[in-house]
Amino acid sequence: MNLNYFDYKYSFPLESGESLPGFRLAYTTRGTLNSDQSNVVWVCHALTGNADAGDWWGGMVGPGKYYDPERKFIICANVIGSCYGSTGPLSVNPATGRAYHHDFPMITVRDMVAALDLLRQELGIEKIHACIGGSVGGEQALEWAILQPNLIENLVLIAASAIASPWCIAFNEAQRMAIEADPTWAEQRDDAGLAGMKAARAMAMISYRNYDTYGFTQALDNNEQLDGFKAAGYQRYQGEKLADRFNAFTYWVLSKVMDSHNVGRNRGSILNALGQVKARTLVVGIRSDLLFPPSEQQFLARHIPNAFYEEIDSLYGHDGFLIEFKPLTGIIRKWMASAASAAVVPTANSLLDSNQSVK
Ligand SMILES: CC(=O)SCCNC(=O)CCNC(=O)[C@H](O)C(C)(C)COP(=O)(O)OP(=O)(O)OC[C@H]1O[C@@H](n2cnc3c(N)ncnc32)[C@H](O)[C@@H]1OP(=O)(O)O
Ligand SMILES: N[C@@H](CCO)C(=O)O
Repeated sequence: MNLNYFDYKYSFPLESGESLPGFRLAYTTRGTLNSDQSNVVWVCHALTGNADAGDWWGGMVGPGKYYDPERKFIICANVIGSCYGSTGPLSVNPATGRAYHHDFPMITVRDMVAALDLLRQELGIEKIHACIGGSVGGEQALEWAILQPNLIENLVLIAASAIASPWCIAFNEAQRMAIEADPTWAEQRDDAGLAGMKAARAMAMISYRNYDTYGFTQALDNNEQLDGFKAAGYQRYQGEKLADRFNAFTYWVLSKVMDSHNVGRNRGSILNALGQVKARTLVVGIRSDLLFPPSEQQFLARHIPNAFYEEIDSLYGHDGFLIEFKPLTGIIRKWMASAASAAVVPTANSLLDSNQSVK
């Protein structure tokens, strides 16, 4: 695996109307690029992921895995706004000589993709054989396929959506309220709001998992227990675990990225935007996903022109995309092996279909 940095040294306009005075992207590559560039796999990471797909997606990327560097040239970049080597709120703002902290501008999935595309151009890559992502990673892959319809040949969207649901935004706002409630949040230091972020992550875990996940993994120790429940310890542990590798500013900015996701923005409608995708598309839903429920992926599959829909079971809900390597590999392998077959999409209508306000 090679870890590299791409420095873009020009003003980078953002959807919000603000701009960044340039940016850095940390990215990794695995394998060797073919002479005809036919083996490019671009992996887009989710909320708290990093550029090393072989680390956080080890069951999908690596020697002997479906995305094997022996055959594929696999790229993954840490998105702008994050904290794993790319420009984000803890980076130094050249205008002040201090970290951006609260002043980091609002960014969107489209901004992330615009930055990824500048990296692609820098690398001289003219086509992407497969672009894949789960959750916010899937949103990036989808935006890219809309922004550049001839770039991506095969698009794999897992546990992703066309637009952030009010439910998802509500979860994120509750988490930001937890950060705001931390008295250190107003301070100009890298660890400001960290206790709030721990609480935020604990809230988020409830949306990433579900009733059964907790029931199976955090069952009571005995019938006599009054306190000290495993589920409570787990919530606290997950907050601590994230605090060891993340910060509240980045968490805040990326949760806002999730909220603003809407492929229909400035494109007339969501259906119009999805209709622009030319890539052969596989959409995968996770039956137990509470945060991005399968109805959202079914909606994508119904309205992306050449899309195929599959669903997997997982004890882990939304986080299943980070864990269920075997079914994901099986589905992707089968779909890639099939010729460009006729689109098979579910017929049931979802809330999104009937909600005219989002079309
Ligand atoms: C630099 C980096 O680390 S890059 C970041 C890598 N992560 C990403 O890219 C983001 C995506 N990854 C994730 O979100 C997660 O890692 C997932 C979803 C893949 C897996 O989640 P995990 O938290 O590892 O799994 P799970 O929910 O089973 O929790 C297991 C952990 O909780 C601990 N735990 C379980 N039950 C309890 C409990 N009752 N009380 C306290 N701790 C508990 C386990 O000991 C284990 O700890 P460990 O992670 O230190 O080994
Ligand atoms: N567990 C995932 C959830 C968001 O998809 C993450 O931390 O990135």
